[in-house]
Amino acid sequence: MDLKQYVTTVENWPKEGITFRDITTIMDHGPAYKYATDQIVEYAKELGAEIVVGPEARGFIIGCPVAYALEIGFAPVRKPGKLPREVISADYGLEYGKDTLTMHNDAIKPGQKVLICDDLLATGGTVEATVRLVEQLGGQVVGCAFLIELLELNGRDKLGDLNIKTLIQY
Ligand SMILES: O=P(O)(O)OC[C@H]1O[C@H](OP(=O)(O)OP(=O)(O)O)[C@H](O)[C@@H]1O
Ligand SMILES: Nc1ncnc2[nH]cnc12
Repeated sequence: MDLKQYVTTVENWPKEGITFRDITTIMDHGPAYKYATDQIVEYAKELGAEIVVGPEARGFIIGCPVAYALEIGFAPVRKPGKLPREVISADYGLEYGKDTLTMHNDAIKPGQKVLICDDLLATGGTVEATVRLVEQLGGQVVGCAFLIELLELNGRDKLGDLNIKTLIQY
């Protein structure tokens, strides 16, 4: 399936100069959403992932169906003030701003094999902060899966030799 045809491009959103790649038109098309999920499920199986981690909000949309299909858990990474128990935090920068991510401090077991899922790899700031959170808890990031990669932002450069899979490139 040519997934790219289901991505909608929105110019100058959320700020002037940003070309926004909207995945909601993958999600609202059942076969496209299933196809994208199935690709990541196969990748997760090859890596032996034991838990999926996804940053809010779009990482939930990609990661939760993968975890469900594999019958493994999903651990959310959220913006500050959203998780009810004790958290660890990581600061990061992104294409159009700066923020902090948090995770419950017992979300990952030491040595657990983690697959990180998100909709899009841009500068890599979000996933790099997510990797730091997982590793601080003793997890082993076995792979990172995204629907979309924005090649000109060189997000992979922030991720060293981590295993990365992207389904669509711009
Ligand atoms: O590779 P990066 O430069 O870090 O950019 C990618 C991140 O940016 C977007 O999320 P955003 O921070 O806009 O949050 P949202 O999903 O809650 O809107 C996107 O869903 C990724 O998580
Ligand atoms: N250009 C972009 N389109 C969609 N989501 C993004 N997150 C960061 N940059 C983005």
